[in-house]
Amino acid sequence: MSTDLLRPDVADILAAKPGIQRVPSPKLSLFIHKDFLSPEECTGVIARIDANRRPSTVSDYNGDDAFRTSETCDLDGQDPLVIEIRRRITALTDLDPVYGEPMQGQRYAVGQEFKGHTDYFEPTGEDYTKYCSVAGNRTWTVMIYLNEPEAGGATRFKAIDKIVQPEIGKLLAWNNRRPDGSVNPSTLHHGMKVRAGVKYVITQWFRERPWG
Ligand SMILES: O=C(O)CCC(=O)C(=O)O
Ligand SMILES: [Fe+2]
Repeated sequence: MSTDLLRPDVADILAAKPGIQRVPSPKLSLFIHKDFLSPEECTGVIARIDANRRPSTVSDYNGDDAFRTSETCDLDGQDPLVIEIRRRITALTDLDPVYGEPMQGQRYAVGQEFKGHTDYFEPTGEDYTKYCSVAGNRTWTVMIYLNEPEAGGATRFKAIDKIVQPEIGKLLAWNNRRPDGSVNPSTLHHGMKVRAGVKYVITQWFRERPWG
């Protein structure tokens, strides 16, 4: 038996936390926590993203060059602000930090988006071994909106008909797996086009096995 199965269920832990709201759906475990980060913390991360961004990439390229048009920043794991945010995320979820990927920031200018996708790697996809041979697939996604673009930029979960609006410091967390451990296609989500302003988020993914 994997020791993973002996850990308390992250969804139960999240559901019991003050400030957490569960999005009602039998199809996936999705949670929202407003004001998880302060506006000052968000401003600090935005400055780091602006200072160090590169074009975002995708796995299992599907021929659509406009599939993910944003920019990505690999946040510095030694930076005290990044360390503090990671500590708070792992305290909220009780996920072990050793399972965490390096934290990233994403930036979307007007017209940029991340079309409908899932965060797990397709177990049958050509990139699975490349991305998952060491740490395994992604388990939980934690995402935090750092600002509110003037228009657009919501995150749409099509399978459950839910649209989440960006708000400063608002955290989203969802389980990419079903209770039996298989990947959950109902986690399909779309970072919709920013129509005015700029959008910034943090993404923190967790894996089945230790990252490093
Ligand atoms: O920006 C968003 O709303 C979604 C981002 C996302 O899905 C991702 O980075 O995997
Ligand atoms: Fe995603």
